[in-house]
Amino acid sequence: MDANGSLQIIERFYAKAECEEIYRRFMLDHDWPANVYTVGGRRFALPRLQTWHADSGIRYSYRYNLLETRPWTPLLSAIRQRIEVCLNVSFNSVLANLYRDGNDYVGWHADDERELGARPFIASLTFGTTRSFAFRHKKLDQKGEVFLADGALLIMRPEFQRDWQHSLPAVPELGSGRINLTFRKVIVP
Ligand SMILES: O=C(O)CCC(=O)C(=O)O
Ligand SMILES: [Fe+2]
Repeated sequence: MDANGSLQIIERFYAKAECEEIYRRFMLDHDWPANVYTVGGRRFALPRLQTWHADSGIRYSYRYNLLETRPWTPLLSAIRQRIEVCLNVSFNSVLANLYRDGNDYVGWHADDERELGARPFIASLTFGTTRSFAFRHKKLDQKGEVFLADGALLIMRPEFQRDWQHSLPAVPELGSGRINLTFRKVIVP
């Protein structure tokens, strides 16, 4: 438990051999798009590769609607089901991130968009290289970090998005990749 109990890690939610196979499938079969986007006529490069998958009918203006909504792949569906059964929750969408090496990162943010409702519960699964997941309080002078290893499931309770921001800092000397899946529930209006 960390961040006042709003974060919890289940290490080895997937065993090592499964992690290797899943990572391999994401690298071979997953259709990762280029990381260059045009917003309002200006081009910019996202410091990671991303895809967004959701049940039909689910719309989400993820940070200014960068991403097209894709259907669930068989692999993503199977992973979703395993997490749902284990945690007794339901998700209708997932954001998949590929950090190609230590130069890829995600900056400070909270996943507190309106579409996630007042109490967003997010489950975040890591495959590949261990990276530091940093968090800082929105108002108080408090910060911390946890290390997310291959197969670890990070549970972010609603209070975490309300009170804290998080980031995945760059580690320039790191040559290996990491995949992260954040399962979410978009509220249908
Ligand atoms: O890669 C991670 O562990 C965090 C990703 C994240 O914060 C996000 O996609 O919103
Ligand atoms: Fe996030």
